[in-house]
Amino acid sequence: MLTAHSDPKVIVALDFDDEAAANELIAKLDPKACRLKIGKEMFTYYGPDWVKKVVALGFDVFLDLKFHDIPNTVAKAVKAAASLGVWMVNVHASGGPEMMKAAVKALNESGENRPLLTAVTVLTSMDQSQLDSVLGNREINEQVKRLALLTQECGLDGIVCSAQEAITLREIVNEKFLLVTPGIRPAGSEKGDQVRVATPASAIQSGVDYLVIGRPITQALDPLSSLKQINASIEHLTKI
Ligand SMILES: O=C(O)c1cc(=O)[nH]c(=O)n1[C@@H]1O[C@H](COP(=O)(O)O)[C@@H](O)[C@H]1O
Repeated sequence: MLTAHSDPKVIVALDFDDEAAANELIAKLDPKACRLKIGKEMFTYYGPDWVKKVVALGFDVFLDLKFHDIPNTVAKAVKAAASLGVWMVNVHASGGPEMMKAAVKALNESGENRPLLTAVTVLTSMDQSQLDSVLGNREINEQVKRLALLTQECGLDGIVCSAQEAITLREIVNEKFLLVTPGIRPAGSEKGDQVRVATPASAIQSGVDYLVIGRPITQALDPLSSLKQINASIEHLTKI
């Protein structure tokens, strides 16, 4: 039996180039045990109709297209995303306050089943030297804090950040402001291109709301068992 409760913390990142492989995994999963994330790769291959099919199976779907464009374009894009019935959509916080406010306004006008809106702060694949090459001398924690506060001021529901920043962020954002963290690696698993990583348990202990986990589950020999182990490792730490 899967560890299952009404507010699953794990969001499984479906990063596949093959619809059949993704569907095979989804068929093994239970909406009570995990949420699902559909990102740029699968959306580009399989499109909105496939997203709607996954939503129709009863899963909360995070449509991770990380919009980053002028306010008018992003407002229309999040409205389009909301029409698919997804649970969460995201933008890049570095698109700025006008872009984020336009996205919030568009979603507020999109009706009752408004998806949650989060903003990516600093990608979990970036280390200090990569950030320096983009922004010059700005410390990662400072940049994440700055974008977190900006995102909150603009009225979004939360941010995407690394769990390594969560303790500091929890001290400065509202209690209900969501912290969604990719870069989650159970002990012993490959980091791949992720740099700012944390284990599922340490992320939850740091005050994270949702864990985005792709390869440690999708590339495991037994994905279901991997998800089960992760859920078991955090079950005692979460409010059910
Ligand atoms: O917005 C995201 O979901 C995201 C933001 C970020 O900073 N880092 C990050 O890895 N992601 C996504 O989270 C997933 C992580 O996958 P794994 O590294 O395989 O666990 C990928 O689908 C990324 O696109």
